Amino acid sequence: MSDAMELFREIPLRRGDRMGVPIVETVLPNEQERLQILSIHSDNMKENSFLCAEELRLEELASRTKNFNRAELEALVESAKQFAVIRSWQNFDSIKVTMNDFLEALDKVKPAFDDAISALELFRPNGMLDCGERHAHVLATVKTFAQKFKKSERTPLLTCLLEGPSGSGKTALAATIGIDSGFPFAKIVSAENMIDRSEYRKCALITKVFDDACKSPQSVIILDDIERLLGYLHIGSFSSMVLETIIHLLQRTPPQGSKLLVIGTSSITVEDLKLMKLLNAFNVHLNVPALSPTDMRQVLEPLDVFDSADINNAITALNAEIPIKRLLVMINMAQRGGKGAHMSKGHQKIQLSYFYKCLEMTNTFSNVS
Ligand SMILES: Nc1ncnc2c1ncn2[C@@H]1O[C@H](COP(=O)(O)OP(=O)(O)OP(=O)(O)O)[C@@H](O)[C@H]1O
Repeated sequence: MSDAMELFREIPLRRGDRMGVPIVETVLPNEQERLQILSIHSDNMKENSFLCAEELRLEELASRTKNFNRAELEALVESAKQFAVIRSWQNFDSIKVTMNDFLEALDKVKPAFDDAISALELFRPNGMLDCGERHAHVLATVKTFAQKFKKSERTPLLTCLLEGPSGSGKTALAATIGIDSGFPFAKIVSAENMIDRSEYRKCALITKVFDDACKSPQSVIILDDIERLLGYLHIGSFSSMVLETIIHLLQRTPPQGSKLLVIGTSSITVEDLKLMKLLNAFNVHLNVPALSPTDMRQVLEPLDVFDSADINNAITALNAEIPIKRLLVMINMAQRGGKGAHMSKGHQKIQLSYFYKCLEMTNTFSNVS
């Protein structure tokens, strides 16, 4: 007789911690490895006569479990067993796990890695527009570092600071690098998670993220808006306890078998970052600039929100340098007003006169126009 209680053993998923992003502790197996793991489990089930062997399509399951780690594959198997038990509740003698039980389990068990990626996706809600050569250079440089770092056997820690004016797109770039890195542990440390926390508590929370990351072979941590983590108002007015903690963590070598990529973002000036000894705490720093007129064109042309005859005037009317965030806000505002109430891409264009009005209202009008 099948032991129903044995089948019903639960394997809890390791789900989110205080920072709201899940912890993933192992390297993600590839499709072949997933097939092997699932085969081992199905063999065990066959031995115990729990499996409806003819029906199970292991290759299909291996291909549909991208981003599942080993523990999550086990959780999937356990969940399929639970579905089989529930289905057979009137006759526990003949419990058989079928492909259908696995398909139901796939709806229930989700890989934590997907949650981690979704958490990063929230920081680039509009996707990534081409912001010109200088942004592309920053992205390509850090991505190359990350890929080399991933392969290197000698470097356990790489830290990179993206500095530049507020709204220039630093967090969106950092999130993109985190997503594309493919590191199974990815987490953003941001001030939003720390509102009303004491200095001591902030330090403990930040340290915990680094400690958790060290349990994974490959991790990426984004320290977002460092000035907000520090409560920075100006040089001389910030939490030195949080600063010391961050500097210490940026220099703490992860344990053997663990690799950590840290990407910081900050709008503090390079001079102040130097004075705070924060600039040198990172291995590299790159500037994420506001958009130049050439960059603005790069953004505006594909968006197709202006008549081509108006684009030059629109760019001339903008300040010589404008962060991507501000440009997007201006476009959004102008799209909602003017003669035609709402417009969608490719249909009605922004009225230049209304665009000027928006710039005036928000003090974004170029001094030279
Ligand atoms: N390449 C891009 N394509 C589309 N939208 C972008 C791009 N870069 C940034 N944005 C958007 O601009 C806004 C500001 O970006 P982000 O938060 O990354 O800037 P930031 O430099 O980190 O700002 P802050 O210094 O204020 O934290 C966000 O809404 C973001 O989605």
